[in-house]
Amino acid sequence: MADVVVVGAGVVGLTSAVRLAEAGARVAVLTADEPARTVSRVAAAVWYPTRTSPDPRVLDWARRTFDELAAQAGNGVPGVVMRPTRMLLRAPVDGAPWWSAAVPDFRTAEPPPGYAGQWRFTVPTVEMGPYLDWLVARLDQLGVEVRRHRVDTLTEAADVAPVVVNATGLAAGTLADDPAVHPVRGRIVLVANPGLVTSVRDEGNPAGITYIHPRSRDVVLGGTFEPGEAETEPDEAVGRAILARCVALVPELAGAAVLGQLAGLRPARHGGARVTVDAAATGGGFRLVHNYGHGGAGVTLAWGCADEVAALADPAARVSLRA
Ligand SMILES: Cc1cc2nc3c(=O)[nH]c(=O)nc-3n(C[C@H](O)[C@H](O)[C@H](O)COP(=O)(O)OP(=O)(O)OC[C@H]3O[C@@H](n4cnc5c(N)ncnc54)[C@H](O)[C@@H]3O)c2cc1C
Repeated sequence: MADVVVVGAGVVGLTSAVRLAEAGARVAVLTADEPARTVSRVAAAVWYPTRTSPDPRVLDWARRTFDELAAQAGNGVPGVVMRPTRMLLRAPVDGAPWWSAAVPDFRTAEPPPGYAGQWRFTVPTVEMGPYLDWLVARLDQLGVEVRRHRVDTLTEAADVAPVVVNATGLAAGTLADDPAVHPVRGRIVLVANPGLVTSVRDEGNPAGITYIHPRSRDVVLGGTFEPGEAETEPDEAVGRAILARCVALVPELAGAAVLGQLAGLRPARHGGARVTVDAAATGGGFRLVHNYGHGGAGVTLAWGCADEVAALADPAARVSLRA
């Protein structure tokens, strides 16, 4: 018998399991899909709190995750680097954004022609293939097995342990009966890296959200942000449009070999991520801790949410129960 069972092995479930095991709990992880086949695997995985609210809790999660990933980059954890970023603004913005409190070198800069402003900062960027493998290996070191098993209900998971952590992403809409959960499709194009080292973002491009995130061998070109869309087959026309926007922004990308197109469904939630004890479920004889609904910021918030889950999962911890 384990102390805690984590349902879900995307970045949110795996980081929660690591923190719980580090705190001394006997942890089991159940997942319907291999980590390599989750939404987390598709993420551009740049630290940036996309479309989250300036809630102090969100800032705390983001800050903790920034610090953890920055430390991991320094320690040579596979796939994690610190990446300089240029963020181009289409309209003037007064002051620094709320999330800059988590970013030590945030500064404003002269915008290039055609833009109203520019922010420059350095943030962690993660290649999710090697990073998910590293998280699974870290769990193995801690004696935690990641087991393939799809649960039909969260109550079923309580057969494995008296504390259940629900980290099922989009599936939480059904499993936790939460109508606020909805997909936001994201499409990206991967090209060979012609030698870029700086991320560039033009989120306000009227032709579509535009970003360029170099990795060790390839570059992630984005993208789309499409609430309610759930089809993930490649779309050649959308891919060509993404490529054209990115080449217009960073001409060095012209002629880079196209390696493929990916699509994923961000597990979004009206009202933001749900990280809480489910008081309604405690009557069922087990403690249910939710950790889902991170939308386009699951990598950005993962370690901070995992810290909170580790506290909430412990019934002895002096935390208030938030519904
Ligand atoms: C194109 C794109 C770009 C992105 N870029 C970024 C970025 O730059 N920065 C950032 O922070 N975020 C980014 N994201 C968002 C990020 O990918 C998500 O927020 C994050 O992956 C959510 O992680 P998760 O673990 O909650 O969900 P998932 O990765 O979807 O994992 C859910 C897990 O639950 C399991 N599960 C589901 N149902 C069951 C069941 N019934 N029984 C057992 N297991 C079950 C699944 O098998 C899986 O293991 C991006 C997303 C996309 C699509």
